[in-house]
Amino acid sequence: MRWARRHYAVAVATPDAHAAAIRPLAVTLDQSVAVLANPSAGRGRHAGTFDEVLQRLRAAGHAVRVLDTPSRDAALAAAREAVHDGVAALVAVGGDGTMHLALQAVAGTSTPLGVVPAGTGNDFATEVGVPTDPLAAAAAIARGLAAGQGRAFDLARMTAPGSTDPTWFGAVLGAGFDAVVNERANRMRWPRGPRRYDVAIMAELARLRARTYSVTLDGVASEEPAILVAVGNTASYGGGLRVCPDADPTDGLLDVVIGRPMSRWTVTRLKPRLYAGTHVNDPLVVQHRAREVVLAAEGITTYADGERALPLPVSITAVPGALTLVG
Ligand SMILES: Nc1ncnc2c1ncn2[C@@H]1O[C@H](COP(=O)(O)OP(=O)(O)OP(=O)(O)O)[C@@H](O)[C@H]1O
Repeated sequence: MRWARRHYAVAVATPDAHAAAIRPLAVTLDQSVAVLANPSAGRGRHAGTFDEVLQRLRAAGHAVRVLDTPSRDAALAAAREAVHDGVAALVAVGGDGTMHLALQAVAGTSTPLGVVPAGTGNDFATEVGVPTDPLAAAAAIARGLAAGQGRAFDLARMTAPGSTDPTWFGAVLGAGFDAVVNERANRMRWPRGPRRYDVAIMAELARLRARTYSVTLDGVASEEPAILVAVGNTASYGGGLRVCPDADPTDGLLDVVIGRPMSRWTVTRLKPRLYAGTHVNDPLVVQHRAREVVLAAEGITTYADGERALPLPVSITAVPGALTLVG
């Protein structure tokens, strides 16, 4: 997902390494490692190294099984089945969307997730300190499995009212202008590629309007007129936009960043500052932190980890240590 292109390449803050707790892995060599791969992630630019990724993963001595994933639904079903079968780890090879799929299978289980960043954005991988090079990431997963050591991270668990069926996310939930842009871009047939997001941004900027959100933070409700509402377990989305710059996936809390009603000109002025996360210093941007966040507004479909998710209203809870990451 992209709601901004990267032509605003300003000095980018590198995330501080979050102090994740070490979690021992109960894996044995008779368990295989399941690989969930999205060959089209990153516009296929890492497809040529896939065999080498598998080779690096095998270094821990486990059999490596590539899941049959002809479609997104098939990928999710295969990942869930692999976790149910008791694999040593589920390894997601792709971008944030593939990682998001894998999270639905491993969240809240003892099965560790390995992330091999091969997408265009890889925001979650970056935030949890996974090596940016796919081969280095695969080697780190093998080392983690051999050492029997993972790292514990929080995840966000989102539900619709009256439902117990969770959607998990690891990075950021967009529920404002960003989500509206994604909806428009997804409806468009032309242009293709990142240009689609530029056109969608321009179209949505032209009709920019604040909505009234009902925001309930740990039981305390308020009405918030806003153009941007983002809920972060980690800081960034969209390929380095640090929308929730202080979010820490090890603090058991979610960061909520709200952009007050502002002009098109102010949005345009603030957008490049998202790369360094300094937009939160503007008086029109406020930050909160909470364990549970309930959001409601008319006409918004949320995007979680860049993927189309639930329509508002939703309830989101930080679940400490819901993810064991290996590598
Ligand atoms: N096996 C699969 N078959 C079909 N679609 C898949 C499969 N695996 C993942 N996807 C979907 O493909 C889309 C793009 O994947 P992904 O996000 O991993 O790559 P990307 O867009 O290049 O990376 P990023 O999101 O980091 O920019 C996502 O919506 C994801 O759910």
